[in-house]
Amino acid sequence: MKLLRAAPIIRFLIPKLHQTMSRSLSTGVFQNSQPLNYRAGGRVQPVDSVGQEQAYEPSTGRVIATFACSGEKEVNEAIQSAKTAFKIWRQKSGMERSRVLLEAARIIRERSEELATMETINNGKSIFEARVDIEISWQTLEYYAGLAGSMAGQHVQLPGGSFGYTRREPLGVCVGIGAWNYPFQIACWKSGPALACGNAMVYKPSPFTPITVVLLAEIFTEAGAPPGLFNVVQGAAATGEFLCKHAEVAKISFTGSVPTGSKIMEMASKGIKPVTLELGGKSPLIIFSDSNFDNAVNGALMANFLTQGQVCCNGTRVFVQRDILQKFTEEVVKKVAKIKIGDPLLEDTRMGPLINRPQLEKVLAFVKGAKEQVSCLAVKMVKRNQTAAHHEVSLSPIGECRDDMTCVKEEIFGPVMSILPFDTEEEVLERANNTTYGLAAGVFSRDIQRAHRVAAGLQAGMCFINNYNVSPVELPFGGYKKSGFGRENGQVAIEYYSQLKTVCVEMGNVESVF
Ligand SMILES: NC(=O)C1=CN([C@@H]2O[C@H](COP(=O)(O)OP(=O)(O)OC[C@H]3O[C@@H](n4cnc5c(N)ncnc54)[C@H](O)[C@@H]3O)[C@@H](O)[C@H]2O)C=CC1
Ligand SMILES: C[N+](C)(C)CCCC(=O)O
Repeated sequence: MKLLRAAPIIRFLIPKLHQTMSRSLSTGVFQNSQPLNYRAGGRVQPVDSVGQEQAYEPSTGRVIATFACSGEKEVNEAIQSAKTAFKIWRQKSGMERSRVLLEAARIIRERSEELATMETINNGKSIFEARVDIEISWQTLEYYAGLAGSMAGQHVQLPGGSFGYTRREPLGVCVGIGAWNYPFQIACWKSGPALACGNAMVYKPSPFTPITVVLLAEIFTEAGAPPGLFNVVQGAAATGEFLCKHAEVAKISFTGSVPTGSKIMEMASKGIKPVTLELGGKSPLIIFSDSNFDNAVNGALMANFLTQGQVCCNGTRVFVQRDILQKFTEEVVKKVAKIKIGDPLLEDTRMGPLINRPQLEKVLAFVKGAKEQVSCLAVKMVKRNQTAAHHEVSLSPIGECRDDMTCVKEEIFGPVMSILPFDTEEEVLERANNTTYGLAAGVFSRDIQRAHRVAAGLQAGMCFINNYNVSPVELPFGGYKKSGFGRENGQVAIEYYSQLKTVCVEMGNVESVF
């Protein structure tokens, strides 16, 4: 009786607790004290390890978590845990799975401030952006909850009353390996369709951002997922390789760099496992002089400076038609100078620090190289917190680049925009496609025929017309060429997390040819 009375009070208190917690967290305070592995419905310490990693708060350079990298035994434990849950989950109807995903989406929405705060602390992106990421995350779970109930096969009539039908079945234990730039969102982009299709998942986040994915695991459990449905192992390349080589893994979905993607494909090929690869890019953004000028400038900023420029689909090669080049560059420079850089947890900050010192050094080396090759406009160099020296960010639109420059050819993964003049549509299309990547592309023009013609000619999986870097979950996302294959988001993602079984039914007698 007492318990029954207490229940509603506890439910009322939990969201309040989350709110208080998120408000009390400011930069320089959070310290992780809990295990970061998750299996069989709870946080656990790994049973073995291959070394140790530390995760930082980029804006202070403080270590916020020290954790063991999961070894082969722990990876196997997580996979066995997923297998146990898979046996239960695969039997559920689409509507039953849908309810769990909807409840998880509701909890994320309810705890969004706490989740966004943690994402900002561990990744360095502004709280403003982290809130958007969390919104996209729960929308992803809602979207796949909506599709779960209508996954169905076909019924086909055959001669003599016989017939066949197809069943869309889950694959089994799927592995997700994520990058550090969108830790929570990437985990939802992978787990949403995977779980909706009836699979279980073992997820490994980047060792730079181990924190929020475990909160997602707890949320799935709270939402009613069977223990083991979504597991987390922590670590770097060695842990990732144990996952990719495990015989009982049915599929690998990866987000990260091209060299690692290539290794993952190689490992998967040994076990004939399907892979989804969401890799890097050097995407073109083409701005014709007839475009709405303000929209084009804003589009170029959206294409380059979200998450401090650490975004795979960024439009970093900005081709501008020559007659508006000067005006465009001046306006970009003016707007960039106004971007508020600072403590990412402050409300008005729009850019925080880069993920870590090596990333910063890599970006600065590109900028230095570019300066040697061209007279460029390094607009804003900000040094914050000199002691930690971890989190300096430099914003550098580089004016009048050439296609053969290193900063124009290679993925920088930082806040660096290269501006390239062009004259004709034919010329710019050829130059835009002259890259081994093909993740995204954009075109700004008021001429609708030209905009669609150019979009059709661009060799990229995701093309934007008169906008850039919006990511509605309803639209498929993924690359051409070395940017990978397979698609995340949209209805089509279902095909990458399920397999088709054909059942052929005989209604007559067997006519043997023997
Ligand atoms: N396209 C994108 O979305 C991303 C691109 N990058 C680019 O890659 C560069 C390096 O960043 P990293 O985080 O080191 O990227 P990465 O591609 O090496 O790592 C991505 C994920 O793969 C895991 N991993 C690494 N080696 C593995 C292996 N052999 N087997 C299985 N899993 C493995 C990592 O632990 C991480 O979880 C960045 O500077 C950036 O230029 C980084 C992150 C995301
Ligand atoms: C959300 N969006 C479109 C800005 C980026 C997502 C892709 C990625 O970098 O992982």
